[in-house]
Amino acid sequence: WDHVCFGARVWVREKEQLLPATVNSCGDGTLVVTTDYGEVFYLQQAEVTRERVYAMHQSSIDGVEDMSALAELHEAAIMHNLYQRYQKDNIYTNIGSILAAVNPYKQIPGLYDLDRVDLYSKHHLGELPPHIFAVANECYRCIWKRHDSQCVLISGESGAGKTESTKLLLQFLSVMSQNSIAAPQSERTTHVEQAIVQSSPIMEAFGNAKTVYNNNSSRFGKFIQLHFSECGNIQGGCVIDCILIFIAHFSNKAVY
Ligand SMILES: Nc1ncnc2c1ncn2[C@@H]1O[C@H](COP(=O)(O)OP(=O)(O)OP(=O)(O)O)[C@@H](O)[C@H]1O
Repeated sequence: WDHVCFGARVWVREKEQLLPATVNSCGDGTLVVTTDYGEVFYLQQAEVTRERVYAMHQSSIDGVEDMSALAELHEAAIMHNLYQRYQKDNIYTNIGSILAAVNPYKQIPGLYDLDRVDLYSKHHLGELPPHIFAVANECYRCIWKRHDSQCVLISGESGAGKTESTKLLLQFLSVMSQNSIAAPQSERTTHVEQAIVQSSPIMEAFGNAKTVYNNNSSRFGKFIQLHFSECGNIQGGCVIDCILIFIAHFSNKAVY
């Protein structure tokens, strides 16, 4: 009881789930808490154990850019952190060297502008807020830093934004490729980069379908390979389709 006071941010355990909540009042032997999802709980003093209600750590209250810095490592803290950031249009969050992206289902002004490409190309991973361009830049730089091929694995459920993320990676790498060419801007050709970026809508025309999860759902996975020259420009690439995603219709439900 002593660990909760008016206005405190707390975790409330309800049916094996932890819910982020705020203490509304704690007088007269009754604790009133409202969860972030609008539920109100009236708890008698005897019920308020440290197991049922406990104070939220400052890192969960403020939110963190890298979830490896979260003091509370449970699913609710992770979801809460992602949600808090998502509400502020910060759709990207690091988990160490992994990037979590929450699909905003809207255009966030300026998020993928050319000046963002430029900014992220000039900074190391971790120096700027989490972003798909930071991953793309790290990948590009590591080809030379580690003298080895690099790979980005994008995974997530249908509609999570994998295809869009892939296109953003290609867009970034295409700009880096162009900038690496020593020739003056007017003499540079963009054939390979353009072909790779423009191959996406063609692949989508063949292999996408509308499903209950996504209006533009890819029906096969893609393995995209890019070949870079020693000086950093894309010389070629290929797209290999893999994992056919099977969809069968039973009445009006889609089953995967
Ligand atoms: N970063 C983003 N910004 C804005 N909108 C996005 C972003 N990522 C995804 N979307 C939106 O979400 C839709 C679904 O995303 P996408 O097709 O990339 O999902 P997916 O994970 O590839 O799904 P599937 O596995 O079904 O192919 C896109 O058509 C786009 O409207």
